[in-house]
Formats: sequence, structure tokens, C-alpha cells
Amino acid sequence: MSSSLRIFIANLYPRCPNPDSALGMPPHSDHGLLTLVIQNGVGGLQIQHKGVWVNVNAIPNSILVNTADQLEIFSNGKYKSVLHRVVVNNEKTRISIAMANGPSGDTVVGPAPKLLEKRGCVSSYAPMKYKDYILSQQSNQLKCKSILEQLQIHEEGN
Ligand SMILES: O=C(O)CCC(=O)C(=O)O
Ligand SMILES: [Fe+2]
Repeated sequence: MSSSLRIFIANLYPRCPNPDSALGMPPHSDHGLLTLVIQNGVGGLQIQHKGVWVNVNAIPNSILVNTADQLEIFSNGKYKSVLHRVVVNNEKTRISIAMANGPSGDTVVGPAPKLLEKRGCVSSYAPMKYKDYILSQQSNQLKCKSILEQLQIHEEGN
């Protein structure tokens, strides 16, 4: 991969009078390889672990690194992209800055051939051009891992 695509996202979650009936950001996984996140010390980010939403209590002055969809595809599922969401609270405003890092938009991403060869396994994901992946995800309005699931190849008879 000779170049990369980096998307800079600034998120503002104002305090909410009724936090139990609102979400700052719905459950989703990020489209790239790795996402770097910094935030203003106000919690709200949660990741799904074994079906349960877990608070991410960010360490002050740290950069959080989230695994994203192209990494899951490239590693043929070894590194799963993390499903996450943001909840709001009625006391403080959360601000976060996310830097999504991926290959160039024209890169067709599929499982790494050498990895498949070494492990003697078949591809579990259909290849797709990264920019088409982003467009599909955006037209689908952050619905969990729906685009990734569409690319998954399920072996018959298992
Ligand atoms: O506010 C956060 O920590 C998460 C932001 C996020 O998930 C995103 O921008 O994709
Ligand atoms: Fe995200």
C-alpha cells in the first residue's frame, strides 16, 4: 500500500436532560484499519465485550486505539473490529477527536494472501474497494457491523 486515507472526525456530545432515552452515537464499528481517539476526560464511550456494553474509562492524556473493519478483513477475522457506541450524561459535555486510518481509497482489501497460505485456510471475507466500503457504510447509517457481515463468506455444510 503506497498511500493511505486518514479521516479526522470531531464529535461533540452536549449534556442531555434525559440520558436514558438517548444515545450520543449508535453502535457501529469503524471502517478503516485502526482509529485513534482522544477525548476531554468525560466518559461515554462503551465497547461491546461478550455481548455486554463496557465503559471505556480513558486514561488521562492517552490515545485510545480501536481496531476497525479493514483490519478484521485483512487479518481474515483474527483481529475483530470493536463494536462501540457513545452514551450521554446530564452533567458534562463530551468532546472527542477520532482519526480514522485506512489504506488508500482505491485499495481493494481482502484477507492477506500470505496469511491464508501460511495458515492453510480459505478467505472468510469478499474483497472490496475501501472507498466503496466507506460509501456503503455511510449509506447504511451506522448499523452495527452490517457491511462487514455482508462481506462475510460462510462455508456451506459447516
Ligand atoms: O466519541 C467517541 O469516543 C467515539 C467516536 C466514534 O466512535 C467515531 O467517531 O467513530
Ligand atoms: Fe467509531
